[in-house]
Amino acid sequence: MELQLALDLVDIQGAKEIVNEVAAYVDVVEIGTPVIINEGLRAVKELKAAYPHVKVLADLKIMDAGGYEVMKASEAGADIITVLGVSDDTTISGAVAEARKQGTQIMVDMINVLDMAKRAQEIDALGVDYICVHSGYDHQADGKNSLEDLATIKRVVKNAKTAIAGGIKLNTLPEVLEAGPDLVIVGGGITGQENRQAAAAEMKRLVQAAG
Ligand SMILES: O=C(CO)[C@H](O)[C@H](O)COP(=O)(O)O
Repeated sequence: MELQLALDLVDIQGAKEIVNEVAAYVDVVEIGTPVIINEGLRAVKELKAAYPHVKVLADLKIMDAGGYEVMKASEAGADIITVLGVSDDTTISGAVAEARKQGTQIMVDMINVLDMAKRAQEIDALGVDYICVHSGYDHQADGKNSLEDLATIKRVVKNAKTAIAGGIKLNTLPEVLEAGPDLVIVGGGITGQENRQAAAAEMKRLVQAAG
């Protein structure tokens, strides 16, 4: 099981400062959608240049033009790029084909997918690398989490790795780990803590202990 740090509410300098503190405890660093909206793919490029050994995920949440956008993110240095599960199969297939060419990986974000079991099965057959259940900020505000969705996709996904994101904190991490995802994604549960290094270290310890 692996731990991904999501950086959403920072600029490039702020992102670098957090990675300096916690790089030893995370397996993947996500450049979040708001950062890419504010700073462009330059944020991915600068982070990868500063930390060449860190695996970087570009959270583009691609909805169209999968091949082209994956090409641009891969050229900027992203190792993993996100595509939305609600997008058309041709968008996801185009993203996968381009990622194979570039030597990068595709994570499909299942935010707002209505029939989770059916869509996860379809997307798994398209050859993506990760399928991620996700309670976005707006859903979190309504008190939702994705544990049930994780159980659903784990029943039907045969090839892709499974991931979970959305509002995970130290106190909720144990029940998330019990559900057995391959990758746990944490933003505010690390970046919003007074002692970010201690939070990341403890989360990494729990994730490693879970297997
Ligand atoms: O993609 C995102 C929001 O759309 C976030 O990166 C994801 O939800 C993880 O952050 P947090 O743990 O703060 O919810």
